[in-house]
Parts: sequence; structure tokens; C-alpha cells
Amino acid sequence: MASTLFTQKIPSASTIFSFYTSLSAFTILFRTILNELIPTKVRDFIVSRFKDHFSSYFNPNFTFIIEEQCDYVTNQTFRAAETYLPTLLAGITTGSLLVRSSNLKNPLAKPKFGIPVKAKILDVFEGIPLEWTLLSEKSEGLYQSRQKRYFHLTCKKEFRDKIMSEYFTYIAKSSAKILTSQDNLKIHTYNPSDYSWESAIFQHNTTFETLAMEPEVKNSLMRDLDAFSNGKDFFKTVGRAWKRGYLLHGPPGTGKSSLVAAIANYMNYSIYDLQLQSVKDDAMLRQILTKTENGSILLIEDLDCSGADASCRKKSEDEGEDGENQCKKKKKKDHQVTLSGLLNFVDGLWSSCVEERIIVFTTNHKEKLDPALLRPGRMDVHILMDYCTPNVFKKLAKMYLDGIEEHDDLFEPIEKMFREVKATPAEVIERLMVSKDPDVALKGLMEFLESKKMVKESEESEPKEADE
Ligand SMILES: Nc1ncnc2c1ncn2[C@@H]1O[C@H](COP(=O)(O)OP(=O)(O)OP(=O)(O)O)[C@@H](O)[C@H]1O
Repeated sequence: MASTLFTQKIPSASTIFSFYTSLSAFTILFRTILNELIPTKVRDFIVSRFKDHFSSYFNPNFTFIIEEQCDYVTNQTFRAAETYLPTLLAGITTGSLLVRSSNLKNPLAKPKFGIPVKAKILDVFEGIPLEWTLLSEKSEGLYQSRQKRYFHLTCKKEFRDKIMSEYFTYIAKSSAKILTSQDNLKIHTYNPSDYSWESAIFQHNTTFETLAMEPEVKNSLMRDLDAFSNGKDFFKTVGRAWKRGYLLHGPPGTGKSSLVAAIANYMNYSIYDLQLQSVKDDAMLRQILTKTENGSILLIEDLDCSGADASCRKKSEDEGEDGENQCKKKKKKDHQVTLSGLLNFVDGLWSSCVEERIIVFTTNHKEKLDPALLRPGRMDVHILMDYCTPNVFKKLAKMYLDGIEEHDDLFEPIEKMFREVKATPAEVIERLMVSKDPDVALKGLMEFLESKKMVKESEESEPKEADE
């Protein structure tokens, strides 16, 4: 009985050999079918699915993939990670590190360190070990191919839910804290050939202290900015996007750009300076604007020259055609941003894509703008930056002439002149900078204003003479 069982359980050598030859023959046949009948791409797909299935089954880790761009928008989690991770350099497992010194205010400031591609950074959150890696690869974008960057964040599978619910909030808060204490503001300019914003350190010394404006206008603007920056809950309560639009208008040299710098310094906001002429169409405008960050100023200068205004409409009307239609045709031909595309960002649905946003438009010719841009609610505040007034002159003289507040002979006649002739603050500053000696500088300014007055009087008298 025992011997029967034994012979049944262990096959003979010839059985094993014949089984082995059949298996080998089957394997060779299978491989041949796989190699010759199934196309390479299908084969690779089957193998990769097979691998993925088994590796995820046996792999104890879970990986979050955080791409730089999601749809049209900058992924804020990527931004937060990029800001937060350099604080973890002690846990970096790489032989290299990016080193940057960009604090223009203090050349001796410690350099900052950045994360090189493929470097692994280790973090620990409530005892959970985490590993970050920055990766980069080329991808085909809407307008051209560009570098696609993304982070891999890896943790043990059992901590996946905790990381999802708590860790990402933690790094968002940490990066917000780091950003509010940043040393430099930035100015971003859109580069149409690269379809991306290029950044530089923004170091403009103009503040509300150094800007010469009528005191009531300045004070009311500062109050408005304070209310805006503290207004997060208010905007939410009234159901509006947290944004504020300012239209700065007035002749060249009256301080519109300087006022933008003063606002940026006061609010501690970076500036996105957009030349509308460089934007092909509304779709591109959407893509550009959604790539800007919260808590920033979007600046569109010289709006009357941008095409998205009434100037081309007026021209067509003068030429006797239906202005609006011709304007539309022109936009279509040039692939330019349309007025409605722009308005969508000023107060349409897209205006809420970025929070805490100040939009500043500047123009030398408010009268040329399309009335649609000037309707109530579009631009919240209109500020006229005008020719020099006696108050503005006094402020400039005090700044440029060593704190001078009075001058026995010249202050009064100069102030009187400003009521009669138009001179921009830029022109006045040019004369005040001629000498540190108040007598010389103010005399030069007086002569300049007198010559302007003479020109004005002769221009006024010319038509009269012609009439006579
Ligand atoms: N109100 C002002 N207070 C102090 N400085 C001023 C003022 N206005 C002009 N300036 C000085 O004049 C120069 C030109 O000013 P700015 O570029 O700000 O004028 P603008 O109105 O923006 O001109 P444009 O319309 O040509 O862009 C700057 O150097 C600025 O410092």
C-alpha cells in the first residue's frame, strides 16, 4: 500500500523530462506568437499593465503627483511646495543644491537655496516619513512645447488619507507664512515668445511718502487700499470677487507709474505687467491671467493704445462705417484681445480666478476709452493724476530742496503760476534737480513757467488775430 502511494506521488524521471520539454516548447511557441503576431506597442502595453498591477500590489508606498499646471491655472499646491521645501534642506539627499542671492536691499544677506531636479527631500509630518522629488520633462503645450515640472510625494500607503487631509493644508499655511516675510517684491513681465511670465526683483523707491499728490486724494486712496486688504470677509459676505480696479488717468509725467510702485510697496504685492498688444486672443489672455498669483497687482498700461478700447471704433466711425463692426473685423484679423475678453477679467466670471487682486489700468486719454470700461462697477476707483498744483509743488520742493518749506521771494509767484500754466510734476522735478541751491533751482523753475505762459498767451492770441 505504502509503495503504491510512494510511486503515485513521485513521478518518474522520464515523466518529468517529458513535462519539461512540453513546457519549453510551449514557452518558445508563446514567445514567438507574442513577438511576431502582437505589435510591439500592444505588447509593451500588456507588459506595463502586468507590471503596474503587481508592483502596486506589492509596493508598500503611495505617491502623490503634484503638477505645476492644472488646466489653465498654476497649481497652488505646487507653488506651496516650491516655497516650503527649501526650508527642509537638512533632509536633502543629493550631491547638489541651487544657490541664489537676490536680496538687492542687502547684498550681504545669506543666499537662498533651491531644489535641483531629481533631488530627494525628506520631511517628517507628525512622525510620518515623507519623500519629495522634483521632476521635469518636456511636454506639448497649447502654443508650443515647454518644460513640465511636477513633484512626487511618497509616503507609506497606510498614511495616504492623513497626508491628503492634513499635510497639504499644513504646507499651504507654511508657504503663506514664508511668502509674507519675503525680502523682495517681484515684477513679472509676460514673454510672448516663451508663453510664460518672466520675473525680476522689483525695487522701486517710490512710496506714498515720496509721491507728490493732493493730500485728500492720497489719503482716500490709502484708506481704500487698507479696506481692501482687510476686506476678505466683507467681499465674501456680499458675494463679490476679492478684487479692486483702479483707473489712473492723466497726462504723461504726472506720476501714474510711480503711483503703481507706491501701491505695490504699500500693499507688499508683486506686479504683473501685461502689454495687451502682445496677447494674441482672448483664450491666450485667459491662460496668461490664470497663471498669476493671489495677492498681486495686474498692471495694464496705456490702455488707450491696446486695441481693446474705443479708439479704433472712433476712427471707423469717422470713416463713415459702422464703427463697432469694423472694429470687430479688425480684431478678428489681428487675433487681438477683444473688449469683452478683457471685461470678463475685470468683472466677469474669470475675475474670481485669482484672489486679493488689484487691477490697475493707466491711460493718458480717458476720453478715448470704450464707455463699457468706464461703466460703474468696472473700475472701482478713477484717479486723475494731473498737472502740478501748488500743493504738489510744495511737496516736490520740500523733497528735492533739502526740506525747504518756504522761500521769501519765489514760493508765492511760483504757486500763482501753477494756477495759470500747466506743467507736469516730471517737468518740475527736472528744474528742481538743476541745483541744490534753492535760489538757483526755484529761479530756473520760475523762468521755465514764465516761458510756458508766454507760449500759452501767444497761442491764445493767434486765433483772435486771425479772426480780426
Ligand atoms: N506726482 C509725482 N510725485 C513724485 N514724482 C513724480 C510725480 N509725477 C512724476 N514724477 C516723477 O516723474 C517721472 C515720470 O513719472 P511717471 O513715469 O510715474 O509718470 P507717468 O504719468 O506714468 O508717465 P507716462 O504716462 O508717460 O507713463 C518719474 O521719475 C517720477 O519720479
